[in-house]
Amino acid sequence: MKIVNLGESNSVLNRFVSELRDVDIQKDSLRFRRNIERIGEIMAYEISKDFTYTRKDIQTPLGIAPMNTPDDRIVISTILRAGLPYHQGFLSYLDYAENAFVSAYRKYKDRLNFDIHIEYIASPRLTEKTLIITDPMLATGSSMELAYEALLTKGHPAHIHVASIIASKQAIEYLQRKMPDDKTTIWIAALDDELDDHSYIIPGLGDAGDLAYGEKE
Ligand SMILES: O=P(O)(O)OC[C@H]1O[C@H](OP(=O)(O)OP(=O)(O)O)[C@H](O)[C@@H]1O
Ligand SMILES: O=c1cc[nH]c(=O)[nH]1
Ligand SMILES: [Mg+2]
Repeated sequence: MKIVNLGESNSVLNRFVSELRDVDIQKDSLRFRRNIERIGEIMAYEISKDFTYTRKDIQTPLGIAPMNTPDDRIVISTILRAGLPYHQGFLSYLDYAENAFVSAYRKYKDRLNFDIHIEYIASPRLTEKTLIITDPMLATGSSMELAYEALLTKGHPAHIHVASIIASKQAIEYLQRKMPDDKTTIWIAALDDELDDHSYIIPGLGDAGDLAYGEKE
């Protein structure tokens, strides 16, 4: 399974991730959402380099321009809520893609233990398509695993790109065991060492859904 950490090379991407993490800057929820969206745009561009391209002759007003353009039938999917601005960033660049949405939330049994509940899925047929599953945070990796399983009820994609922003080492190891090795690529912008008792990423950024859209009851 290919794992790509785009944060390993210096680019403006790392400034956007730093702003997401910064305890003062992240209080500006408009900027927080826009930074997630901007990272989605950058990541869509990077992932697009892996698509299949063929040459097409494009008619301009003055002649024919040979252009390599992608042929993949792409479905961008996201996991509610924190995935919403990320999804929008991907869709800005991959505007011809189809779209899928899955809900996942942690239902706590007590202070430390929780199950993840999937209650909603809206997706086109996925068979033989290129599926991009977007979610800014991979903490335990369970939301991603369960969202992927739910999406499989809509058909088996030809290739899966898991696109996240901050992942824990534990989540990457977990998904390497749970996702199909020969057709999954995981893209991240930062890799953090550990989780706390509540399965939050340390240092991470806190609760991405709450920072983007406000606290839940
Ligand atoms: O890898 P995991 O341990 O499953 O955690 C990661 C999940 O947590 C966040 O969503 P959350 O459940 O907080 O929902 P929200 O976006 O509605 O806040 C995040 O967007 C992921 O979906
Ligand atoms: O660190 C974490 C873990 C789960 N969800 C988040 O938003 N952040
Ligand atoms: Mg949350």
